Amino acid sequence: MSKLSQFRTFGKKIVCVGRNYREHAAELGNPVPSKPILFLKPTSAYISEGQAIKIPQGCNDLNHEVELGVVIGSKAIQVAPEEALNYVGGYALGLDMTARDWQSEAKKQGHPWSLAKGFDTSCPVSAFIEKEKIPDPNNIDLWLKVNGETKQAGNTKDMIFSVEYLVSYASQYFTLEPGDLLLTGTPSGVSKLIPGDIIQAGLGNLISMQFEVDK
Ligand SMILES: O=C(O)/C=C/C(=O)CC(=O)C(=O)O
Ligand SMILES: [Mg+2]
Repeated sequence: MSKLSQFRTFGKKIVCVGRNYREHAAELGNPVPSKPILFLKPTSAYISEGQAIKIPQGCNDLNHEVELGVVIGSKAIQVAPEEALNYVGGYALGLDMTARDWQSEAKKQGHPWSLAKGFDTSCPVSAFIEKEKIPDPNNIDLWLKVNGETKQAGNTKDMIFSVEYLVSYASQYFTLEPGDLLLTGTPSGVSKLIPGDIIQAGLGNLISMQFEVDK
């Protein structure tokens, strides 16, 4: 299967989880949540390797957030945590690109994060990863480098809410459909990007990907 057709197997809605790692919540001065914080990105946010990340016009603080992506394999409506992994079809590595200045302003005003999180190119993703390749999604290393310098290095064992819990929780409110992507939150180390930066990110030694920030 080509990279493109693999990519198309999960081109549907993007459900994102925020503040799912204590250290990331702390680095942005946020309290640890008592339940998952969910937000959505539109499908127009997807890009795959070979496409550039665009800094949206007027954004002065574009940040990277490396995240484990869970690809839904079958329709999930109000599933229990114990059943949730049965609805997972595979995984992907994703970047939750964030216009941090816009998000900070939206937070101050009590406005939604849609522009800060959902602009075009705000969801770079890897190729599809078969489910069997990640036997325990709650214990896998995540890393991200900018121009060769490590910025983020975490492990999903430090997530506040597990993959099972997140799939179950999201399915209480949104019907999860085959091809949907659930981004599970980012570890600490987010930082500002500038035009021409090269981002490399990976899941342990399993998969890596590279994206350039448009010049
Ligand atoms: O509340 C904030 O200041 C920022 C939260 C996020 O951007 C949440 C995430 O997307 C995440 O934790 O991955
Ligand atoms: Mg995020």
